[in-house]
Amino acid sequence: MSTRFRRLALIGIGLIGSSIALAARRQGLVESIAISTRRPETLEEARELGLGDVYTTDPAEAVRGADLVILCTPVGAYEAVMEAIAPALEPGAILSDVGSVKRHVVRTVTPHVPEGVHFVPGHPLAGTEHSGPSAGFPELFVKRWCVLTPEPEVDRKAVQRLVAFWSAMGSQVETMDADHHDMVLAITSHVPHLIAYNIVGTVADLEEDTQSEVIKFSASGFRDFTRIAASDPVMWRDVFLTNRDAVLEMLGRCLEDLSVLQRAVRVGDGPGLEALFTRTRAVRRSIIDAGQDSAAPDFGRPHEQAPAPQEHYVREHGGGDDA
Ligand SMILES: NC(=O)c1ccc[n+]([C@@H]2O[C@H](COP(=O)([O-])OP(=O)(O)OC[C@H]3O[C@@H](n4cnc5c(N)ncnc54)[C@H](O)[C@@H]3O)[C@@H](O)[C@H]2O)c1
Ligand SMILES: O=C(O)C(=O)C[C@]1(C(=O)O)C=C[C@@H](O)C=C1
Repeated sequence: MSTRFRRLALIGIGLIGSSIALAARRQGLVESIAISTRRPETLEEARELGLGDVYTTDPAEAVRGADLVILCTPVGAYEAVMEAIAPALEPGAILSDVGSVKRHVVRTVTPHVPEGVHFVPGHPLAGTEHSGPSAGFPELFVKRWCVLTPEPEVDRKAVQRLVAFWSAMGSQVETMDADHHDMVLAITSHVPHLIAYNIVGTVADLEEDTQSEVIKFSASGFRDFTRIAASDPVMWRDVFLTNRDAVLEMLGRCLEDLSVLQRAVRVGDGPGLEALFTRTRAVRRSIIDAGQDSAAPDFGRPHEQAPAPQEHYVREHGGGDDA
């Protein structure tokens, strides 16, 4: 099985698309990269950064001749993108994506997938609060999970090729059902973002209402929330519009638990508060021990902060031309 692709087409070239371009190139996983994005200015930025070989605002042109196509736009753009590219997809090509929600993606994309094209949805659990082509860096996926959610009938060889592709970029890959993905990510990623957007919004309103200087004197706990709340507004709008049920279910659980905490504070339940905080500290420690904390709060300057290039991943996971 070859892990090298002849032509990779990236539709959308922001943080995730540009990181894939840089990582795939560095690991020798692709012969050429075609990049398509909607706005000519973004395309020009990608060209200046040297992210690809072919640049076009026409997504159909980008996917022509591509044996791997990855949608890297906000999820809300998928329908329009699929309408544009479906007639130009090559038989035998693998079509994938990086969207943060998966059931909606399966529902939206599948009806457009031509016979003979293998659709393997994906989601790298790696990111930062930055966006655009210059935000990417090749180490983004190293030691991070990448979840694939192929439907049961999808060709296993195509799934394996995509597993090899992400592994070669440093990811640990797991396949799971799209609904399960959405439920897990609702609580580990989507609701935390909603809470961050909420707390930062509340503080901003408070400052406006009271003319006080709460933001100026904000301690580092609040600053950590502002990093998350600086994440791309369009991307996150689409996440909440397309994973509504799972987010509402998990948010309900959080609100119940928050009421319990509210009561503990009101009645001065010291042991109760201490017991919870002891448990949550242990969670943080177990995440760090498992090596899943590479996106530290200051990941904003990736080239200074990120780990060194991981050439050994190619050797370990089988990158390069082994056709
Ligand atoms: N940012 C993260 O932390 C993160 C992590 C994992 C997955 N994701 C997912 O990856 C995808 C991209 O996120 P990102 O962070 O790279 O966003 P980004 O804003 O950095 O980049 C999005 C790109 O898509 C382009 N685009 C938008 N609409 C388009 C359209 N209609 N046609 C063509 N191009 C279009 C934009 O111009 C931009 O180049 C999203 O679906 C998101 O859910 C994001
Ligand atoms: O580190 C961050 O900035 C992120 O928010 C990354 C993060 C996450 O919630 O962990 C955000 C959205 C994705 O779909 C995957 C990863």
